[in-house]
Amino acid sequence: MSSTRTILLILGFLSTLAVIALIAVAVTQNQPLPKNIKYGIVLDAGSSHTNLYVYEWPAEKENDTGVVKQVEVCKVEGPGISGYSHATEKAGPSLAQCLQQAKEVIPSAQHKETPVYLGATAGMRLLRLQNESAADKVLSSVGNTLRSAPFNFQGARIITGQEEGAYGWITINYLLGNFKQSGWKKLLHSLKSLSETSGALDLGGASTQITFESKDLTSESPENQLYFRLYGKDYQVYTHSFLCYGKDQALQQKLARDLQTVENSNLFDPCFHKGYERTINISDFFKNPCTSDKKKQLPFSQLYIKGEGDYQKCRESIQKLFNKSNCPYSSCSFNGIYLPPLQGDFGAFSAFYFVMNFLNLTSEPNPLALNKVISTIESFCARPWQEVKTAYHHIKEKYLSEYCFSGAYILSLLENGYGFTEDNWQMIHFLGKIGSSDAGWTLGYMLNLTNMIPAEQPAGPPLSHGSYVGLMVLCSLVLVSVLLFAWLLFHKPKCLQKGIV
Ligand SMILES: O=c1[nH]cnc2c1ncn2[C@@H]1O[C@H](COP(=O)(O)OP(=O)(O)O)[C@@H](O)[C@H]1O
Ligand SMILES: [Ca+2]
Repeated sequence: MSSTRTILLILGFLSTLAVIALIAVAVTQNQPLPKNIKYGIVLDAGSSHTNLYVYEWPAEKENDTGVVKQVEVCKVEGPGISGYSHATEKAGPSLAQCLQQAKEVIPSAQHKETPVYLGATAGMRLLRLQNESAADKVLSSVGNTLRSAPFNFQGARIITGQEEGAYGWITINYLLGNFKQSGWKKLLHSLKSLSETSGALDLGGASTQITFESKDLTSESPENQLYFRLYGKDYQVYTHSFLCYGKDQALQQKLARDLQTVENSNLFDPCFHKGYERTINISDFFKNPCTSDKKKQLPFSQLYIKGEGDYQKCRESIQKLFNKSNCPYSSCSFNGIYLPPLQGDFGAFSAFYFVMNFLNLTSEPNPLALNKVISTIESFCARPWQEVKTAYHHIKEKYLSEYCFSGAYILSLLENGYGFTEDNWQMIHFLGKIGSSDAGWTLGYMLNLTNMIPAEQPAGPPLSHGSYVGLMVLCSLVLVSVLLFAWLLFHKPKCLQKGIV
């Protein structure tokens, strides 16, 4: 009897030891290898300025969704590259300081293999329309600078409005994790026939983009249609980019209209604060492709703008920028451009976020009601300029003076332009960053050009490292408990014998 007990005791001890060894092996064997990090650089050459982004990701996981993250952003000093049309050779050198910063962030052993891309947006689209050879020279100047950096130069080009919309949509859905939804979330979405993805609203200085998954997208307007197959799923996406409808060019358009009826060189503008004054040079004003169709001979060369601070009047004058009179499709946004019914949530970023964030109107997770948003902008516009300037002395005057106009323009674009209402307003989420990465088109552009988003779901282990180790531990514990229980049951140690009949 006692010898069987000793044998069982030894067996129990050995199996416990085996289980411990098993766990130890599982933990150490499956420890991820030391991280092998890769890097990528994208320059967003916008109409108002250029930003350089550095991204990083673990090399062995590059096809997984959600692993790429932004580790650095550098704001290039001075204007956007389209602002160098009169000194094209200076466009490239303007990027030097940010390239230096990228060199410091990325380990030097990896410089040579790090791809660098430059994408220019609406500012350069406009310059190309106005002066193609200047646009070419600017691109070749920035190309030369990037080529002489120690990185792997992959091109400097003007991206299309369609690409800008598409890559913005890919960026935010990649960062929000919408391409790898769990089974139950997918089921819930399909039961409610909701979009699994979020739409993207991007407001720049010279253009604005709207992009969203549209299940009932008809083939009425093929140029607004995109098809993607990402991680094994098909997506049908609507996109449009409105050139001249970024907030800076929208203001130029509004002024061009105001100039049609002005009687002298003084213009009273309801979109600027009372007490604010600005002088505009007329000579260059109509050279811009966004205003050239309103060209008019005027008896003065300078225009003096004087603010009135009247939100309602401002909205009325902005509204005229959206021509809703003819629509050759089943439904339109404005200017005869097709727009299918709005669907799902929207992430609104870049200037949508900068402006709404300044006005404290981005409150998440509970978006504000539209009437609260309107009343906030209305009272901000009504504040005299001196008071605004004192209250926000740390903010650049160029931005500060235009938040009233920009707020009114954003509401007009969303309500009058796209047809958002009080009911679906709360589907719009104003976001600057998702995790550590800025919302914008650059990440999506790099993911696409480095083929980091596979069309099919990559075959990988069915369990993640954590779940695998967890499962091993759980099974081992169950095994130990069963053995212990069996031993107790068959050998009834003296201390327990009384209780068992
Ligand atoms: O802090 C800010 N406050 C307000 N507006 C900002 C701020 N930072 C950037 N912006 C604005 O955001 C817009 C960015 O547009 P961008 O330069 O990307 O042009 P694009 O996308 O049309 O080519 C510009 O109108 C710029 O003035
Ligand atoms: Ca932009």
